[in-house]
Formats: sequence, structure tokens, C-alpha cells
Amino acid sequence: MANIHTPIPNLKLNDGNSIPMIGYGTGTAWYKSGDESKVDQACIDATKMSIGMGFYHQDGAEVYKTETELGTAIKQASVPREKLFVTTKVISNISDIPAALKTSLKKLQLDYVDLYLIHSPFFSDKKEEHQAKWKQMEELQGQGLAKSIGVSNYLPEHLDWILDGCTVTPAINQIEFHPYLQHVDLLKYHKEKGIATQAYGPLSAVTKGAGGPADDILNKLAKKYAVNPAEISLRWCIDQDIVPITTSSKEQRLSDYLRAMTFKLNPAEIKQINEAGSKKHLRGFWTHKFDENDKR
Ligand SMILES: NC(=O)C1=CN([C@@H]2O[C@H](COP(=O)(O)OP(=O)(O)OC[C@H]3O[C@@H](n4cnc5c(N)ncnc54)[C@H](O)[C@@H]3O)[C@@H](O)[C@H]2O)C=CC1
Ligand SMILES: O=CCc1c[nH]c2ccccc12
Repeated sequence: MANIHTPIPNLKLNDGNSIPMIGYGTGTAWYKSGDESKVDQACIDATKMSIGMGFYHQDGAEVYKTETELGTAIKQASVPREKLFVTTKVISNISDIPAALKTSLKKLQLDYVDLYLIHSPFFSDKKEEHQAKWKQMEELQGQGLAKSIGVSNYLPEHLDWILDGCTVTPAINQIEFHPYLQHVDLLKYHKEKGIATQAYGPLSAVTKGAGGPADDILNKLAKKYAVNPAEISLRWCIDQDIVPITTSSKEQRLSDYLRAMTFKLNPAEIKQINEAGSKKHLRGFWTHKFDENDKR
């Protein structure tokens, strides 16, 4: 069983900070559609378990309404703060980013987050507003409240707005990324500008896209490396320097995910997954915001 002793590599960001190359998400499986003040003990327990197993990189967001649970799990896990990498994101309270971060920090019971992200670009279609919001993000980083700052769900046109005149280039863009959503042009853009990529929904080809054209190659490689197709999907991200964010409430599944740290795909295998995956398009998140004809 892979466990806390399974070393997790780091990726160096453009600001000199380092991020562990797999994250545990407190969104999809855990977000509350209702009352935020109703504490979800199952979320605390699963998140604490993930930290205990070595998932020191934790991904939250104000919109998930689970920052209190994440903060409690962190506290109860008793791992030194400097060993953790904690992300949260702003979107509901984008009108006042400094206040939003302070509220998040209170819920998280932290003095700073390792990464603060603007959760999506869809709050405005005006370049000037994006630039003004990014300036506030830079100020929060300057105050030490966020060690790294970045964005999520941005496309090249949104990043262009920010990069025009920014002082700090976003460290990360967190996007939906899996064999059926490969974002080839966006990844090229990230590489040119020194922006790291985080992948949410990395298991989508195995979960939502099961039965698709990548099944055969994912199954074949799973057999070769004696893991599950999920771990091939995670490794496919890592071997492209992309940081996957996954989740589960099950110890066995989390342990299985960590096996992605125990082997490497070769370039030919990555290419085979890319080729098979490019035969299908699947977007699972923010579908109401992205143009349905946009296959990027
Ligand atoms: N920035 C953004 O807009 C977004 C960020 N996120 C972040 O990413 C995190 C992970 O996102 P997910 O889509 O949940 O990631 P994921 O694609 O890794 O899926 C994880 C889910 O797959 C299930 N699973 C694993 N193996 C399976 C199998 N063999 N068969 C069936 N189901 C299986 C797990 O139980 C879990 O519920 C979220 O919790 C959140 O923190 C997620 C969506 C949007
Ligand atoms: O971050 C993931 C997708 C997302 C966007 N808004 C919400 C609200 C609640 C849960 C997930 C999400």
C-alpha cells in the first residue's frame, strides 16, 4: 500500500516557491449546496486522513463552503504549517478580494495561504477590471497573506489582459485537464510565459468519460505498471509537469493514487494517451460559462 512514506515530488513555481505534485480537493465531493455553517464531519475526517497519508497539498475555495472543514482537518492533523501547501480561491466575493481572503484565512485558521487563486475569469469581460483585480492579488502577496498567486479557468485571452502591465506573473492557472480536454494551445502559452498548470478533474477519462477512446491505452498501461487507469491518468499529468488535484473519501483509493509516484510514463506512452484522448472532447465543469462550441 502506498502511504505517507511515498515521496511526492515538487514543482518549482515562477516565484521561487514549490508545490507538491499532487493535491487533495475539498470541492467536488465535498462542497455544500446549502448552509455553510452546518459542519460536515465526513469532510473533516476524509481531509484529515488525506493529510495523514501525505497529501500535504490541499485545495479549497470559498465557493465550496468547506474552508472551515479544511481548517479543522489541518489543525487536527498536526502537521507543521510549513510542510503544508494550502490553496484557496475567490469568486463569490470578488468585489472585495482583500476582505474575501481575510474571511477565508479565518475559516482556515491560518495566517497565510500558499496559493490564492481567482477562481474564474467569468466575473467580467473587461480587461481593466481584470487588471484591477490582479493588482489586489499582487498586494495580498506583498503583504505575505498569499505566498503565491494565480488564476483558474483562464484562457489565453484572459491571461493576456493580466500580463499586460502586471508586476507579478500568475504562478499557476488551475484548469480542467484530462485526456479528453488537453488544452494544447493554453499549455503552450503557459510554457512560454512561465505559468505552471494545475489539473482539476484529472480522472475524468476514467470516471465521466469511461467507455471512450482512451480506455484501451489507459487499461494497457495500467496492466504494464500494475496500477489502476486512474493512476495512469495522474501520472500522465505529472510527467507533463502538470499538478493533478484529485479527491476521494476512501483510504484505499487515496493510497492507490499515491502509486502514481512510483513509476514514470515514457514519452511514447504519453503520446499514445494524447492521440487516443484527442478523439473525444469532454468538459465537466463551468459548462454554463464556456461557449459550447469552444473545444479548447
Ligand atoms: N478550479 C476549479 O474550477 C475546479 C477545481 N476543482 C478542484 O479539483 C478537485 C478534484 O476534482 P475532481 O473532478 O473531483 O477530480 P477527479 O477527476 O480526480 O475525480 C475524483 C473523483 O473520482 C472518483 N473516482 C476515483 N476513481 C474512480 C473510479 N475508478 N471509478 C469511479 N470513480 C472514481 C473519486 O471517488 C472522486 O469522487 C476538487 O475537489 C476541487 O478541489 C474541481 C473542479 C473545478
Ligand atoms: O471549482 C469547481 C467548480 C465549482 C464552481 N463553482 C462551484 C460551487 C460549488 C462547488 C463547485 C464549484
